[in-house]
Amino acid sequence: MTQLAIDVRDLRKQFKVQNNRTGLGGAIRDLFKREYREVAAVKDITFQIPHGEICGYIGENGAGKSTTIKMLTGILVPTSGMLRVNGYVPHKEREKFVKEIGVVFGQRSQLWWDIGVIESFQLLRKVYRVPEADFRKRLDELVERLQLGELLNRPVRKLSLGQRMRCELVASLLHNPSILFLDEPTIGLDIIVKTEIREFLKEMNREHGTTILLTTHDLQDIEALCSRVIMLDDGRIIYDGGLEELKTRWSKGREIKFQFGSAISLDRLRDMTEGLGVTWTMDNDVEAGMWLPHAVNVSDALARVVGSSADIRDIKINETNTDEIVREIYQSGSAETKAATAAALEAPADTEEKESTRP
Ligand SMILES: Nc1ncnc2c1ncn2[C@@H]1O[C@H](COP(=O)(O)OP(=O)(O)OP(=O)(O)O)[C@@H](O)[C@H]1O
Repeated sequence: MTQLAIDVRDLRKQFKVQNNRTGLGGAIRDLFKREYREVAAVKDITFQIPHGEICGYIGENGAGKSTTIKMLTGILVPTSGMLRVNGYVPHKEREKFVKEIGVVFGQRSQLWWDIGVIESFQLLRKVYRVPEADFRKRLDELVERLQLGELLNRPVRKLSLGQRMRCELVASLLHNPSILFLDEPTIGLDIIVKTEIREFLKEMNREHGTTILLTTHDLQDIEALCSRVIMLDDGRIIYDGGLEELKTRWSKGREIKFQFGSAISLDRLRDMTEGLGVTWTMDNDVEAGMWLPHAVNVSDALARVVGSSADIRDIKINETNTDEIVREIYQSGSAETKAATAAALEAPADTEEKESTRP
């Protein structure tokens, strides 16, 4: 086994796209002389993924995620740079290479629409040249694990999306690949199927050491599965590191929501916490929010309010959530720049509570 599951250096992909001239005259001129321009979808990216890791690959629409996955799986040829997956150059050594990877594109099927699921699996067995005994053993395990028994004889077109996605996963794993590429595997699924798929992937990783590279717009997938996340923006990597580290660096604080038994004034709340460096906002005369930068200890702040004579009915602590953090990073276009200025600014970010009126 090679040292790295995925090794990418200065990888670039440019597409040649046609410039369409406007109007009828333009369309006629386009017929005779076409004009093209180059669009860079992936711009000299570098990252390495060791065996056994589950890595999230995220970015807004058009950031270049699918283009990267297509290069990593040998579907697209890179414009420049170096690329090795399990030691292979994907687009050059396709036949040997595809036996070691599994791929699921959430928006596309690798199963044949009109034939029974089991027949699709049999065809894939032949494509990957899996010995019949190995195939049977593997299939039995996967079918039992994902409870596909009664679906096997149905044509794919008659399956629900959730049922089809479970079949897609089995199809991608029949040949026992060591690396799995998943492009939006939970798109359009309900929370029950999403959870089932996440649990299954975690198990595959734990028990078989399967390396997983996953693109998704659902950050719950990342939270549930990935210790590492690579964030892409306009073809460039803007963050590569731990999910926890990303949250700590970017979450600028917490908010504590208080509900009081009787009306309380903003001035009184400010007096209670004087000198602590917290900010108060009133939602109405019995509900208030206290914003705490990271530097302020939660228990110190709570003690001030609890120790006062105020009649507290309820307390709720809100952390900045990952969706908000990631959205802010996308908007700023860089995890680095913002991280450097975040501590200095200590400006509160939105939290899970949308009704908050924090400044
Ligand atoms: N075959 C192609 N020809 C020309 N441009 C392309 C082609 N494929 C992708 N692009 C462009 O490359 C950029 C990156 O596209 P890509 O599909 O990799 O993004 P993505 O991050 O996967 O987005 P999404 O989340 O919407 O799937 C986009 O601007 C897209 O229009």
